[in-house]
Amino acid sequence: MSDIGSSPIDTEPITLTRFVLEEQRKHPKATGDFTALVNSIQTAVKAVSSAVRKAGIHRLYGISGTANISGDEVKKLDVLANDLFINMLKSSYLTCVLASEENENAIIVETERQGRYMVCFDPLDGSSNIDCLVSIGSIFGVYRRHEEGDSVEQDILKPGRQMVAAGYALYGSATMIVLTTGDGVNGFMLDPAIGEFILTEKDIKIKPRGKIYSINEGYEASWDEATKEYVKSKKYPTKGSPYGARYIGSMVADVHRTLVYGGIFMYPGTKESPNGKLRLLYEGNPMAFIVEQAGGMATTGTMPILDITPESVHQRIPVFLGSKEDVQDVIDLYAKHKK
Ligand SMILES: O=P(O)(O)OC[C@H]1O[C@](O)(COP(=O)(O)O)[C@@H](O)[C@@H]1O
Ligand SMILES: [Mg+2]
Ligand SMILES: [Mg+2]
Repeated sequence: MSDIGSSPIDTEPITLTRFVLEEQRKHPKATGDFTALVNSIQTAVKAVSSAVRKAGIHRLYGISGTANISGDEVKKLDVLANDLFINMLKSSYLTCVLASEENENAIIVETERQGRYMVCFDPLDGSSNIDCLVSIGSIFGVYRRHEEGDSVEQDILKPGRQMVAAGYALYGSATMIVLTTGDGVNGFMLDPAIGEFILTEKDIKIKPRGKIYSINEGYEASWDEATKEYVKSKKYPTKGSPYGARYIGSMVADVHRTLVYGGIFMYPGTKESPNGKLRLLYEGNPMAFIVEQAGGMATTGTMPILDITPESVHQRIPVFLGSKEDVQDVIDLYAKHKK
């Protein structure tokens, strides 16, 4: 006998747009601008997702490098993702300053298209994983421009604590947007059949302690003493069993796993690069906001990432983030080694 009609189909899926709209309606002064801004980010993510899915398939037909088989120019995926983000954000008429990993200077939106939001983004994160078909992502942090600094460009150099929203898109076995607007963290999975992001992970909370550490161990020889001691304590614990090790090399994928399974993700400073590799504005800050909102912690080892006042658009910072107790262990070791 057919079951049609009796299955518990959710006839009222909560789309990302509806979710943000309903959140915004709680604020009496909301104008609808923020909802529209999230919509333009969603569109950029959908377009990048579609390009990412095609990128692997294109290799089947020998389309690679800068020209395809017809001789047409093919944009590199990170360049394409950057163009898509810039285009969608500018044409929303809601942004005034943009900072992208791919642009040397902050981008000032033309006066006639300016709005009051500022967005920092990494259009394609984990780009070294593109060619081997491993998960990659996009990261974004949103600020509202209140006062005017010395220059519009300088206004984007705000501590992460002032962000009004942050999120990432993960192009994994499915495409998912994880978003915070400062009131918890929620995950929305893209249903390709209808082209909508649907709320699937409500109020994501990170475990207080995990069982996984994540770091590029190839650089161990140049780590500082605190990081060396921390990783050693997880591999060779004096009691209990060792932590598992996982490292994908795409920050979005490594952070997403940390959010879902718990544990710690680390990119410390090294002797050669005392501030590590990751960028404050569009990698460290948005991820720190999300992790804190999920009940975790994000530190440089000596201070919360969100409290840093940025000095430049592409500033780097050491990153330790994840389960509260795991991150606290790192902070304690930094304090011990400083003495
Ligand atoms: O290869 P490494 O040194 O471990 O670096 C990995 C890190 O570099 C990054 O790929 C940098 O991001 P981009 O791909 O946006 O440059 C992070 O996603 C990742 O955490
Ligand atoms: Mg990146
Ligand atoms: Mg990038």
